[in-house]
Parts: sequence; C-alpha cells; structure tokens
Amino acid sequence: MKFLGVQQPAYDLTYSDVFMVPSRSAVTSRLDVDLTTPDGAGTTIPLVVANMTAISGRRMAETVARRGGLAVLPQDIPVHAVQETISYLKQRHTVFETPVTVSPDAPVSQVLALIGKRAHRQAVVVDDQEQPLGIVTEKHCLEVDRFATVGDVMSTDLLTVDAGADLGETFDRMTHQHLDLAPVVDGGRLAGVITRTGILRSAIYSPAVDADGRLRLGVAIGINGDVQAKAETMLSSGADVLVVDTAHGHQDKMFDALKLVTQARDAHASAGGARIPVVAGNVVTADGARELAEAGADIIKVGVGPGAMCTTRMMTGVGRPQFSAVLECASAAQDLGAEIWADGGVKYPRDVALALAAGAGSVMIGSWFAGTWESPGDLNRDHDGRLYKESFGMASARAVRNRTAGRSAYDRARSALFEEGISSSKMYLDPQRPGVEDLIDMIIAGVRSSFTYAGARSIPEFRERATVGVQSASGYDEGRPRETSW
Ligand SMILES: NC(=O)C1=CN([C@@H]2O[C@H](COP(=O)(O)OP(=O)(O)OC[C@H]3O[C@@H](n4cnc5c(N)ncnc54)[C@H](OP(=O)(O)O)[C@@H]3O)[C@@H](O)[C@H]2O)C=CC1
Ligand SMILES: Nc1nc2c(ncn2[C@@H]2O[C@H](COP(=O)(O)O)[C@@H](O)[C@H]2O)c(=O)[nH]1
Ligand SMILES: [K+]
Repeated sequence: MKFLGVQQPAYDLTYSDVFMVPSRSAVTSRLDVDLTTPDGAGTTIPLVVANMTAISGRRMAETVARRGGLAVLPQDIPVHAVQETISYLKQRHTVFETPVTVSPDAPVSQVLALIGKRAHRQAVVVDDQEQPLGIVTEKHCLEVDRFATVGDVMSTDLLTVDAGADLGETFDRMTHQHLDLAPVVDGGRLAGVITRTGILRSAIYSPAVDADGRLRLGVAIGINGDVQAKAETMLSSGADVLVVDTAHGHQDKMFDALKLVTQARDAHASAGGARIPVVAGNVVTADGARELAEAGADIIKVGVGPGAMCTTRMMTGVGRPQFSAVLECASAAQDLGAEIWADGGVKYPRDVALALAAGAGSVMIGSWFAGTWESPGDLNRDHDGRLYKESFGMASARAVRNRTAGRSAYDRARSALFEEGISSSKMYLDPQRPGVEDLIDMIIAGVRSSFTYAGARSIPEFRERATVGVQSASGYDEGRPRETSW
C-alpha cells in the first residue's frame, strides 16, 4: 500500500480518515477477484466472526463457514459446550442447510420457536421415517391460532430434490414452481434444505473446510486458568484455529500462555494431527506484533478500543486509531512471516477493504453481526415493532460476571471493579439484510469491487497496489449517500 501524493501524516488514522483512489486495472470483472486469505486460517473470504458470546454460536459458525468465513467461539463457553459445537459443525453439510423439522401433529407455536435463527423462516414437515411431507413457513404460522397444528397449515406443494441433483437445474425448477425452499433427500430421507438464494451463493462462495472437507471453526482461549489443558482439549476435539485472546496482549502472562498453546499445537501436529494456526492478541504496536510473532503466533490480532462494545479508550485513554494500528502491525508481522487479523470497529464494507489494503489477512467483525437471525441471542421487538438482539462486550460487567462464575465471591468482586465494555446494547436487524449472509454478500461485493478499482486479483496484490489518501471529515461526509433530500 502506498499513500497518495504526500507522505504518511504524522498522526494516526481511523478507517474513516482514509480513502482509496482507483488505478489502471487489467481486472475486467469483479468475479475475477479471489478473496482467499493468505493468513493460513483456511478461509476463502477474509471474514472472521469475533469471539463474543452474543454473536458467535453454532448457527453463526455453520452459516459463515459455508460461505468461506470463520467463526471463533468465545473463551467463556463451557468446554463441553464447545466440544458439542465442534462435533455438530463437523457433521454439517457444506452446501445444504441444516433443516428444521417438525411433525404434522406439532402446534405451530413450536415452528415459530424453532425457526428463529433460520433466514428462510421455514421448517420441513416430516413423517416418522424422516420423509418430507410438506413445508411450513413463518407466515403460515402467524396467520392462525398458535395451537393449530402444523398439518393444518402446511403447504404440500413440494419440490423434493435429490442430493446429487444439478443445482442450476434445481434453481430453474424452483423458480418455475415459485418455491423459495426445497427439501433435499438422500435415499428418501431428509438430508438438508436448499433455497434459491443459497444455490446462487454456493456458486459464488466456497466453504471454509478442513483437510477432510468438513466446515472449519476457531476457538478462543484466554490467558488464565489451565491454558495447556484447554488447548489440548480443543485440539483433540477438532478446533481448526486457536485464538489466545486478552485485552492487553503485550503482557508477560500472554507470552506464558502462548508458549503453552504453541507447544500443545506442535505436539498435536507431531502426533499426526493438522498444524493448527495460533492467533494471539490484542496489540496495536509494531513491538507488540513483533514480539508475539517471535513467540510463535502465526496470526496477530490487532485492535485496542475500536470495538463497538468497547469502552477501553474512554476508561483508560489507551488504544490506537485502527487503520494505523493495522498498517504498522501488519508490516512488523509480515517481516517475520506472520499475518494479522484487524479486529474491531468495522461498520461498512469500505472498512474491510481498507483493513486489507493496510495489510490485514482477515478482518474480525463482532457487533455488526450481532443484529442478525443467526446470532445466539433471542429476537426482541421494540416499541416501534423493530426487531433487535441484545449484545454486550466481553469485558463488560455482565461478561465478567459470567466468566468468573466459578470463582470465590471475593475474586468476583475484585474482577468486577475493572469494566471496559457495554453490558447491554440493542443491535437492530436491518430489514433489508436481516441474515448474516446478507451482510456477507454486501461486504464481499464491496471488497471485490474495491479490488478491481485497485487492479488487484488477490489479497497480496491488493496490499501491493492500493493507494490510500487522507481525507477531512467533510471528505468522508461527501461519500455518504443521502436517503432524503439535503
Ligand atoms: N480489543 C479490545 O480493545 C479489548 C478486548 N477485550 C476483550 O474482552 C475479553 C476479556 O478480556 P480480558 O479483560 O483481557 O480478560 P481475561 O479474562 O482474558 O484476563 C485478563 C488477564 O490479564 C490481566 N491484565 C493485566 N492488565 C490488564 C489490562 N489492562 N486489561 C485487562 N486485563 C489485564 C488480568 O489481571 P487482573 O484482572 O488482575 O488485572 C487478567 O489476569 C477478551 O475477549 C478481549 O479480547 C477487552 C478489552 C479490550
Ligand atoms: N474494550 C473492549 N473490547 C471488546 C469488548 N468486547 C469485545 N471487544 C472487542 O471488540 C471486537 C469486535 O469489535 P466490533 O466493533 O466488531 O464489535 C472484539 O473482537 C474484541 O476485540 C469489551 O467489552 N471491551
Ligand atoms: K469503541
């Protein structure tokens, strides 16, 4: 990346402070851009879901991995629950979505409870042999008494697709029959569901898979407790990426933890397992990035204070404008053969593109994905009828209370003194883009386009070719669309 015209300014920059100029391009289509990450995390798009309890769960992990990204499960989840999630994810189909099934005798209220995290808002009605009998949609259920049975309201106008069927032809048949969703069967039994949008997405994205072709998942490990045991358990349970994560990643305790995790990882690889990348953070300086890379981190997580749930900068004055942090840390890490993840503060597709221009291998997103069907929280409706989910920071009093539940009252009270995050925030679902895949579509469309403006076909080329200028607040404002007249 180079700065436009003048030299790099003497002050630090946020994503909003910068813009990119187009340059002569030989890339004639946005579809010629390959967004496979160079960071070794095994993803085909440079997006990682932040390890936050209100955001990253199994539905999120499954949905994002199918489109080539990676979710990282938070360190606060009990070990057995993480193991169950890994095992669940490893059994998911890489193209077909996991169906919600109900029996024809079930009340429609059951359907409404089950389809909450499904973007298609539909369930498949099956018999005892798991053979599809019909489809029931949210709309069917909302129009009747909650105790009406599924069999009363379901649609039996079905298109059942064989697991080996050509997806393009399936799309045409579904369009012809005005169907959005079709059950997929393998040997007569339900194997998944497919939607028309899902078919289109399968043509554009490649799932993030392990060596055995199963969906990938990351797991976060804190720096407290028995770090070695946790790392070993996660490795043997099938985690694909380990994230050693703490607020202040440039501290002795982090280096102790990182040593244990990399040793466990190496032992796992020597015993015939895959070599799992280790991520460590968070830091925002070249020194921090360099020392973590020297200590064995493959990927360094960068960002202190840009997160939407984060009060660190206001509480402590510590942090750094994220564009400059990413730029400096990426350069230091890459000198040592390591990569970085730009973590936090992403609100628009442009922020992802700018992080990649500054040298990030992937970009971690939390709060933006909180307001989606797939995040773990319950769906709420405000006074105006708008749908939202509740989110909270991982250093908030609420998260600290959860994390320290097993400790003494005295220890918990002491930990609660240090609060650097918001305990409750409303994250609204965008009516135009209520699913995480809708947001991924928007981000990836923006980033692909950004690459062609720079004449880049790949992330390494984009890093090389991007030309970045510094703008005033009115420069940024000029770029914003106006939804009403001004
Ligand atoms: N990216 C960011 O800007 C930030 C992210 N977070 C996220 O919140 C989650 C919880 O992280 P964390 O608060 O580190 O909790 P952890 O449970 O990971 O513990 C942090 C450990 O580091 C010690 N420590 C020393 N200095 C600090 C410091 N300045 N801030 C925090 N801990 C310190 C703590 O000791 P003691 O308690 O005795 O001081 C404790 O032992 C993580 O997911 C993290 O990524 C949190 C804050 C900022
Ligand atoms: N200082 C704090 N940082 C937090 C907290 N919870 C999460 N985080 C960080 O934010 C990013 C996600 O950023 P977002 O803008 O996409 O939401 C996450 O990965 C953490 O690094 C917190 O309570 N305090
Ligand atoms: K913030």
